[in-house]
Amino acid sequence: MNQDTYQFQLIQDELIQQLQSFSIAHGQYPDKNLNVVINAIPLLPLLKGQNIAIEQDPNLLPRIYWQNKEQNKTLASFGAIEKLDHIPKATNDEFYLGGLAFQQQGEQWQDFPATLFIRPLIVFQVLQQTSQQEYKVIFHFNGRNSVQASINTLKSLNIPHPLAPFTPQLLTRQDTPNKDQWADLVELAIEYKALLPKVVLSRQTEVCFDAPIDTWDMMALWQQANPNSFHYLLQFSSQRSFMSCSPERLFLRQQQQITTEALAGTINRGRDQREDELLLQSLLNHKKIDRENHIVQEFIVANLKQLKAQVTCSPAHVMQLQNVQHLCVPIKAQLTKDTQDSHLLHKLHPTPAVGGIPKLPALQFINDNEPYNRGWYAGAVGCISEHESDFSVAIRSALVSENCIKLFAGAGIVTGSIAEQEWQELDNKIQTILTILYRLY
Ligand SMILES: C=C(O[C@H]1C=CC=C(C(=O)O)[C@@H]1O)C(=O)O
Ligand SMILES: [Mg+2]
Repeated sequence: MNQDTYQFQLIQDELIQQLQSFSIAHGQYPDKNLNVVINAIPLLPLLKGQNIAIEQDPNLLPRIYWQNKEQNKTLASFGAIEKLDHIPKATNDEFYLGGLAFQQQGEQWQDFPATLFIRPLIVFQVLQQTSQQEYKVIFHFNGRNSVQASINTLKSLNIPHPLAPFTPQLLTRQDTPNKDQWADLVELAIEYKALLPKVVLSRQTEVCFDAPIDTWDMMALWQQANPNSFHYLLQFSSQRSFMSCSPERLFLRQQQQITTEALAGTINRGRDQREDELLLQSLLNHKKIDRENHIVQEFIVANLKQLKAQVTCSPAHVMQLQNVQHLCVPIKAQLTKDTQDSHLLHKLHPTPAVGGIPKLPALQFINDNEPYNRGWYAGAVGCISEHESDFSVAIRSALVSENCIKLFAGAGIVTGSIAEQEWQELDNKIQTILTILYRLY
């Protein structure tokens, strides 16, 4: 037995003992969680380690990885004790992970319905993000799931599996819409500009390879190339996974305090520092980009005010990512006591950073004219607990199944948009992940 296997089995044994003592104190069906502090365990390798185990024990599904933008919350979860088709309100030690599709109408993606939240069975979470040395394991109980079932699932966990470079060879690429269809779509949106001052149009780029894709390896590489973003991966069945490295926050709620942002307006990165600085300045002083962003800011502020929140905006700044930079206006709000996450999600999602304005006609335009189904791309993905909830806008995202990956990118169309430039913007937005998939690094 090698050292890693030995270490992992020690952790497993310790956790089983703790679960057994917990059931002596609280019965076979506890109604509160068990928290255990353990030594560091690498989360993506732990998730990857279950690739084979899920075939034998489907209770290990869903597998979810979640890291917030500040990287002070990182977790891996296995299994579910509840699956909900509505937005939950958490009390006590309840915790939910999940999300909403881009919009409720239209055909749904398999495994990714209009709304899906789960309360996980087992969560491994980094405890002290600064040192990365201590982790905690949370076993969730709701009075209906047994300690024995948690022990069984824990026993079926395999040891963490080392991450590997991305090796599959690219076979095909297909853009939907293609470049000509895109030009027609943008032209149509511009014809409608009196009715639709802004609509975000998007594209699906499917790339297929000669071998199956390991999503955990892919997440590790994408995450590395794209820090300062959310990183998440949700797998509800062994057939497909949805993943994202999104720079955009829908909202963070801490008690009744909200942190959000208007993130829209894009320019590429410069080849050197001087060009980068010039591009950054032009992002801050560009009429069309300001229009794109301002519509989002106005929408968020107006909708928070409808919930009777007190809202303040900070001056715009530039968010720099590996291949693009965005205009960002930070927004804070104080909510009334009775505002719930479901109210926030219904009011804010989808913002005109991914939908448009006015909201419903823009969504209708997208539904009627985009030649593919967005599903969870541009949806809202996050976690809910009593005192804190955090949601990301699921852009810079991908749907992975077997040998193929669907990548998504959108661009806000306003007066002054030019189809050719917006097509280039789509390419820039998927450049980070394409560089990894095409092995150009
Ligand atoms: C819709 C996307 O980006 C949004 C967020 C930032 C900048 C955007 C833009 O400049 O068009 C988009 O509104 C996407 O990446 O798929
Ligand atoms: Mg744009």
